[in-house]
Amino acid sequence: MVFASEPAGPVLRVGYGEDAHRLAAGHPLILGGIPIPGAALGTVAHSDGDAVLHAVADALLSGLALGDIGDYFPDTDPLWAGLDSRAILGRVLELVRERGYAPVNIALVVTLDKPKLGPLRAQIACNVAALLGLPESEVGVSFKTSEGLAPAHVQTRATALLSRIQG
Ligand SMILES: Nc1ccn([C@@H]2O[C@H](COP(=O)(O)O)[C@@H](O)[C@H]2O)c(=O)n1
Ligand SMILES: C[C@@]1(CO)OP(=O)(O)OP(=O)(O)OC[C@H]1O
Repeated sequence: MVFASEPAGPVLRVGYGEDAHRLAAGHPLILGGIPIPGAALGTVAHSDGDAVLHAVADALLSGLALGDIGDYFPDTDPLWAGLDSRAILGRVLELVRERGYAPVNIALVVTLDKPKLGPLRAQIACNVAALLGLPESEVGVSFKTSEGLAPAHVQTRATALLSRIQG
């Protein structure tokens, strides 16, 4: 069948992002925009070190081959020191929408030895979903320990499905 105008790109695109930060005492631990209570160690980072939001932002960018957050918020620029990572995700979402796409669902894995994050799963999922304009049911969050191999380290991985905005 021949269409009058060809679609601008694939209807669905998948993206993948990762982030890792060293953990140290005296730093806050913020994941998915939620300050984690009772964390003895927090992220050492140029920004607020929210490894969940960094991985989600990179997953969205990679789905559209738009580089990574370091291209937009270089860690060499003092302007971004202490940056609230919700602002990073907000800008990335704008870039995605400007190109005619929107996130459909996110799958996240956080590897962290302590503290246990299970009790915060719904809060983290709900907050990430809200930042992306998605229902909570579209953000899946898994937690893993490193089995003691990396006690001063947080690692996050995220996949994102993007869909072309209709109309
Ligand atoms: N920071 C974490 C890490 C893991 N969990 C939960 O513990 C369970 C076992 O994890 P393993 O890595 O030992 O397989 C699993 O159900 C995780 O959800 C957690 O709550 N917080
Ligand atoms: C967010 C930025 C910029 O403040 O710095 P960090 O907080 O160090 O985070 P990282 O995921 O290592 O790299 C992205 C940087 O652009």
